Amino acid sequence: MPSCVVIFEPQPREYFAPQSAPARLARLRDKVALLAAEGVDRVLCLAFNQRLSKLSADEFVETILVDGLGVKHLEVGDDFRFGCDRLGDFAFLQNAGQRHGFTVEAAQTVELDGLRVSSTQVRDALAAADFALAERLLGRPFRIRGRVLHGQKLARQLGTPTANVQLKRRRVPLSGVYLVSAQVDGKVWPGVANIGVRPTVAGDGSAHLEVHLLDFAGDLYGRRLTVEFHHKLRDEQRFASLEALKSAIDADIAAARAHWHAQPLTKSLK
Ligand SMILES: Cc1cc2nc3c(=O)[nH]c(=O)nc-3n(C[C@H](O)[C@H](O)[C@H](O)COP(=O)(O)O)c2cc1C
Ligand SMILES: Nc1ncnc2c1ncn2[C@@H]1O[C@H](COP(=O)(O)OP(=O)(O)O)[C@@H](O)[C@H]1O
Repeated sequence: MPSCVVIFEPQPREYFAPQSAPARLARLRDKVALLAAEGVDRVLCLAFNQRLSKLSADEFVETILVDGLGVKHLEVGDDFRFGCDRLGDFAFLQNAGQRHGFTVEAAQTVELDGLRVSSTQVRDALAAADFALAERLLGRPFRIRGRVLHGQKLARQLGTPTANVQLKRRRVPLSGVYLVSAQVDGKVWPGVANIGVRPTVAGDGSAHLEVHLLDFAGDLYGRRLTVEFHHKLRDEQRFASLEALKSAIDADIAAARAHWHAQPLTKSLK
């Protein structure tokens, strides 16, 4: 029997309360690739819209699980709530399973050192710049992938070209200046990155990821960059002038050079 993971896009919290919804840890395409690598046969991505949000728990089970998927066995968190006004719960699903002929089982909680592994834990680890813990919780290093877009062409004046990685309008779980490594076209480069709203140059308030690769020269526009975070250098700051920003970036690059000189990049990205 093929396995199928059912996900929502956007996530219900993003639909109901976009301002307070938590930051995403992965893009949809990364999520699908990670599930495929775990041996999942199919992913059903349901568009979470007004119509879906109005389905009753019964309608959800009948139209999506029974008629749509022909579910035989359902694995779900025991605290999962679904259907209009969150009226469907684990007991409801067990009951529906008896009526429609499928079995229901609670997914086991995965723990690490007594800690429940969850997206919230990963976000907390990232916010605390504990990348080793984030990696243990995720089972892989935390990475952000995206295409290199054209920016405001300011960085060249600042003396530091920075590849502007497309985040679309994603909310990101990190903010500040970091030591990073970045993979492009199968090669890994040590670098330094700023992720945030760039208060000094007053952008539109949306998050940007700007990566400067040490010892790289060339054109990256349109290429896909995979950025891996290693260590936080400082918080993002609002500087009084572009000169002050330039000195801070120069100091960040010096710190990054010292770090990568002491600890050369050996581990290549998968
Ligand atoms: C290492 C590094 C640190 C940065 N730190 C800050 C910062 O603290 N505050 C800020 O407003 N912008 C910071 N920036 C972002 C710059 O404002 C941004 O790279 C610059 O605006 C260039 O934009 P552009 O590529 O769109 O031309 C930093 C950039 C880098 C590469
Ligand atoms: N060492 C480097 N690190 C990052 N980008 C570089 C580097 N060397 C050249 N580039 C190129 O410079 C571009 C960034 O220059 P920048 O002046 O910041 O322009 P933009 O405002 O369009 O981002 C990158 O997208 C890439 O094509």
